[in-house]
Amino acid sequence: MRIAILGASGHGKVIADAAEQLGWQHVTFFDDAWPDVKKNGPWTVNGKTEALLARLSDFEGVVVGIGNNRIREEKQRKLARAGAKLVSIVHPTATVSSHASIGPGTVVFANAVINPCANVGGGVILNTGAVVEHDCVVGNFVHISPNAVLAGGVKLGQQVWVGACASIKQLISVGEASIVGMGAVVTKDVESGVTVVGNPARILRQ
Ligand SMILES: CC(=O)SCCNC(=O)CCNC(=O)[C@H](O)C(C)(C)COP(=O)(O)OP(=O)(O)OC[C@H]1O[C@@H](n2cnc3c(N)ncnc32)[C@H](O)[C@@H]1OP(=O)(O)O
Repeated sequence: MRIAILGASGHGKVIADAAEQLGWQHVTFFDDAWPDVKKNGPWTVNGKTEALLARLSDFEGVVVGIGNNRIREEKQRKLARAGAKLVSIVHPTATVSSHASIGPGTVVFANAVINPCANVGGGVILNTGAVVEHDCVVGNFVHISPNAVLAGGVKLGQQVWVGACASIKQLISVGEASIVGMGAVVTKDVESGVTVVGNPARILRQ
């Protein structure tokens, strides 16, 4: 089983490591910085996006390993249009309820939890130890950073970035492309396109 990861980043390394633990035998990276970047840790980088597009039939699985939500969406949509077999990667120590759903291209790292009736979109990063409680709705191309917690019924619009160790109170909504800073405690709804930080979370910038 061969998997291609687009994005020779630190984030890509964590996807590669999880993929190997799941039994993917051959991990190949692609990155637009090739040929300047030819290695990503122990893995080889074989070309740019266009090289991957030309070789899609070589891979039983493809994932975008780019942390930036907007660029990850752009690349995943391009690959999907070209017929890539987008897969999700769920680390063996993560817990995903059989009553939850996750979309294509989503990655769920070690010790993360997705509880029942949560609906997680495609191209999402659920980073190490993050918790998505029951009945949450997580939009496409969101990044939930390590150890962040969404309490029950939280709704995140697409491309939201939740920083490490942030907590969001139950039933709160965070609008599209907003950023919740690391360590923030979100107690009220957050509109789209803003950055909030602190405890309780306040707007840092529009
Ligand atoms: C595996 C991984 O690594 S996954 C990645 C995990 N990374 C994260 O979770 C990081 C999330 N990012 C953050 O929290 C960032 O600090 C952001 C996005 C909130 C703000 O970043 P920037 O826009 O670059 O803000 P900047 O660093 O210029 O700080 C502006 C002010 O806000 C303060 N500030 C920044 N972040 C925070 C925060 N999380 N909580 C409280 N205050 C903060 C700064 O101290 C600074 O205050 P000052 O003006 O009084 O000096």
